[in-house]
Parts: sequence; structure tokens; C-alpha cells
Amino acid sequence: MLEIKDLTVEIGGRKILNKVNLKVEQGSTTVLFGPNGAGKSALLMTLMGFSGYDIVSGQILFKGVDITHLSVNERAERGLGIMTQRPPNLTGVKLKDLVKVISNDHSFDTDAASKKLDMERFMDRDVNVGFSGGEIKRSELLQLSAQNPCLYLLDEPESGVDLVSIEEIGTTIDELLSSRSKCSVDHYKRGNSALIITHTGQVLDYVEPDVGYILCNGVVMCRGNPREMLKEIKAHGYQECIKCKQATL
Ligand SMILES: Nc1ncnc2c1ncn2[C@@H]1O[C@H](COP(=O)(O)OP(=O)(O)OP(=O)(O)O)[C@@H](O)[C@H]1O
Repeated sequence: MLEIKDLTVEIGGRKILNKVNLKVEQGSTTVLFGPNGAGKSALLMTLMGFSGYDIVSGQILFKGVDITHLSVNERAERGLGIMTQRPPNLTGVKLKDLVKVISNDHSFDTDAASKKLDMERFMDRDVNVGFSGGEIKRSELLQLSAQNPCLYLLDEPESGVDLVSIEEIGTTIDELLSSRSKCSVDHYKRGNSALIITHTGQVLDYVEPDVGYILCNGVVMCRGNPREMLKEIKAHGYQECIKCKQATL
């Protein structure tokens, strides 16, 4: 589904990602761990094609096609969707209008989706303007439901969300990953795939992860069982990254 090969990225001339190699298999959920400033968000932003993330070398393959130099629009059309940590305020753009443009699909039931995410009263408001942290997450999820991408890039979906809402957000993500898919192939357990950044691992109470990666200082340190990685990080922090790299790479 997604293959990142030797990807090196700079922001303003500073190297942020260094020869990153990472794979997300079709229908699988991959988790990206790493300390603050490791480059996790930069990786997701680069994958989506946002400007300012200068690809110095390497390749991004999506469904077997080289998308390294495609625009954000082209990537979205091919099935990449993102929930960023800090989406911009879209003053003058109502949420209902944005969802309509994104869905571009008459079969998407906006009323049902907005009701499910408790976003009905936000549909006539400007996107993200004055939204709380949790409301922004729900709005982003509504937009992702409308887009129905093949690969969900989720940057800390639980951050800023209270303990009750995390259940709603977690189960919605799980449903989206398991739902109707443009990418489904019968023999896979589900069609949609995800690359999720999480610090706390709370989202993993609702979404079953398949593979984990740890990124430190822009370098992939190890790949392994995500639940074991999380346990190790909680017990010993990220110092173990170095040992892990020595052991596995
Ligand atoms: N627009 C930018 N201009 C300059 N530096 C940037 C920019 N965006 C990110 N960086 C830098 O790139 C590095 C990686 O940032 P990134 O946000 O990807 O880290 P992260 O692993 O997602 O961290 P966190 O867990 O705190 O969210 C940081 O040192 C950050 O300051």
C-alpha cells in the first residue's frame, strides 16, 4: 500500500528525516512512536505532500506508484487522507460546504455522519474557528469519513480529547478502517490502512495495531510488535531506541 524508501527530508535547510524506510501493508494499521521533535509529524506532512517539507532524496510509493512529487490534491485523489495535529482555521468556509466538496459522492450521508460524531451544530460554522481540541478532532474525522481514503494518516488522534470522547473517536477510527473501501481486496482482513502517531497509545484500546516503528532524531530505530514497543517505552522511555537499533538493523 505505502512504501517509503530512503526518504531524507529538510525543512528550511535542516535535515529532519534521514533515510527513512517504512512500509504500510494493505489493510494493516502501523503505529509510529517517537519522542517530541523526532520528525513524526514531518513524515506524515511529507507523505501528504505539504509544502515546506523538501525531499532531498528517496521515494514514496503508494499502491505501487511513485507519488514523491505529486501535489496534495493528486495524493488525496489517489486515496491518502490526513488528520493533522493543528489543522488551520478556514474562516469563511462552512463545515457543511467543505464536507460536501470532500465527499464528491452522493452516497455519503452527511446528516448521519455528522449526527454520529455529534457535529450537527457545527455544520454551519466556519471550519475550526473557535472549535475546541476535541471538536477539531471530530471535525477532522467527519472530513475523513467524507473522503473515505485508502490510507489514513492520523497524527495523535487522542491529543486534546477527554476520556469520554476518546472512546467515540477511537471507535469511529476503527469503524472507518473497517468500513467500505475503494481499496478492498477480498483476502485482506480489511481494505483501509492506517499510519497512526500516538504518544499515549490510548487509540490502541480501540484500533488493533499490526506493526510499530520507533523514530528518533529523524531516523527509524526499530520495527516490531507495537504493543510490546509501547510497554517498553512506558517502562524505560526512548533510551531503548539505540539498543533496539543495534539489535535489529
Ligand atoms: N515549519 C517548520 N519550520 C522549522 N522547523 C520545523 C517545522 N516543522 C517542524 N520543524 C522541526 O522539525 C522537527 C520535527 O518536528 P515534528 O513536528 O515532526 O516532530 P514530532 O516527532 O511530530 O514531535 P511531537 O511528538 O512533539 O509532535 C522539530 O525539531 C521541529 O521544530
